[in-house]
Amino acid sequence: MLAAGPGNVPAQAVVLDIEGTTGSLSHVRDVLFPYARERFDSWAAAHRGSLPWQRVLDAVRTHVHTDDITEKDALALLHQWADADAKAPPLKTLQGLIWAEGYASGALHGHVYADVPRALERWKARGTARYIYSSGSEAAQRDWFGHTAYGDLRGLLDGYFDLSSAGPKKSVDSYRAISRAVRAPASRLLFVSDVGEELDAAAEAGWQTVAVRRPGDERGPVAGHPTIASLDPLLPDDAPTGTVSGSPTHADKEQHHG
Ligand SMILES: CSCCC(=O)C(=O)COP(=O)(O)O
Ligand SMILES: [Mg+2]
Repeated sequence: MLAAGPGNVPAQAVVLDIEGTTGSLSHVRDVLFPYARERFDSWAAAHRGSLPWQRVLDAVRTHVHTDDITEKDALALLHQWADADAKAPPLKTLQGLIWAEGYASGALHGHVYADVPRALERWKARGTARYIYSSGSEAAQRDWFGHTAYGDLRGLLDGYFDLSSAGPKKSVDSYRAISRAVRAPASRLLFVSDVGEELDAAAEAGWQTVAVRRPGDERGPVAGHPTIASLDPLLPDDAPTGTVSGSPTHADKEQHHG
């Protein structure tokens, strides 16, 4: 069972955040975000007239509730949202498209902590379903887990939720939507995240919650939720800890980044 859930109710499914939870906060903020932002203009120029760029433009217009937006305006908005770390779906779509090229060229990898593959493997072996819920687009999530130092981890995951499929992460309704989508009662779902407001929303929806503070993450404690520094305390009772699945190549040196 998952040992750290409130009341130790066995969870039917675990839903994991990415940034600050399964992967390093600094890798997302200092590597991934700048990689995309530096390429917004050149990517848009190279893909002008393409379907993916048209989809980004349509998403910007929908997001700001007006069709009266030029491509230049749209790019300016995307830059503003990136500067503010706004969890805006059009920004997340564009970032995902740019990152995809970085993963394909080998310039990027998805950072996951060593405890993540072993937890996913254990949960899978014990029949606990495993999902990701991140503000990053579903495509970006797949690319992240498909290109880790532990190999392609997508086979260990049952599904992905993002802002488009579930809604904003601080909204109670988003957790209700995920509960319906995975066909599990809220009380049998465990959400693991580094952001208190996300955990509060999940708890209000009736979920079990666990907060994460990775070593080196200097943000204060998350009030109101049991807090762990790795996923190991959530492993089933019979799971040995200390074994690493696969051989890390370049990610472990970043393991202690916040
Ligand atoms: C590879 S997903 C990139 C994460 C991201 O874009 C983001 O905004 C972080 O959101 P999270 O919900 O994972 O904390
Ligand atoms: Mg996070």
